[in-house]
Amino acid sequence: MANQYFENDPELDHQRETFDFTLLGQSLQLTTDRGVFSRSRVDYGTVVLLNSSAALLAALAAIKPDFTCLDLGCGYGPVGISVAKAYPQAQVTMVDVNQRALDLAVENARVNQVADQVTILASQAYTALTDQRFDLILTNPPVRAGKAVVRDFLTSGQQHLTDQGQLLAVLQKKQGAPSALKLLQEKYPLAQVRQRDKGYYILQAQMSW
Ligand SMILES: C[S@@+](CC[C@H](N)C(=O)[O-])C[C@H]1O[C@@H](n2cnc3c(N)ncnc32)[C@H](O)[C@@H]1O
Repeated sequence: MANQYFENDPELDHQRETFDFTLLGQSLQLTTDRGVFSRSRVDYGTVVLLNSSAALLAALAAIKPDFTCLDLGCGYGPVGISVAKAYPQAQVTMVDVNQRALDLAVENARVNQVADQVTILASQAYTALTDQRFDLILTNPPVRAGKAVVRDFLTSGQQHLTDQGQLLAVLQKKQGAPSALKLLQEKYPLAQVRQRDKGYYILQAQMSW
């Protein structure tokens, strides 16, 4: 069976590609490889997630320039690196289970000159983050890793948000966005669909206003 993008396989051949992509108004140079998610271009869901987060990020930076952001399941880094580049005072943590993706994220952070602003860690969902809390958690969750992993990504955010922190997740309708919304509504006092775009839902959850 073909390797999944969330599996570690150091034996997998390399096929590196480098492309330019603009996210959050920042022109980025991104290198990808075989064995990582969406290696030919930045995933459309990721683009929708970042576009939908733009106003929230700007509002957050206006009141707290040194806000903290978690890129959960960072892959080669388009989310965390664009947030760090757009907001030079923000502190961004990026986690993933795929070591090849993490290595690319380190390289991409360096090439895009945000290495000092980002912390990149191997972590199964939130496990390496113990008691850390974030003003914003952004995630394009690994649907192919199964419902239990997606559920953990969405629900365990509760323990990792600051008082007014928010979690934003992108999911397609056909990948269970409506049931993910119900789950968020059970677990968080506030949860809603922030945006819909071509079958992609941006789900937003927070513990308090
Ligand atoms: C849909 S991809 C998104 C990647 C990247 N954020 C992007 O937008 O291109 C989901 C990522 O979650 C990672 N992942 C899978 N299971 C995980 C887990 N249990 N904990 C942390 N990351 C995981 C995968 O390796 C993959 O990089």
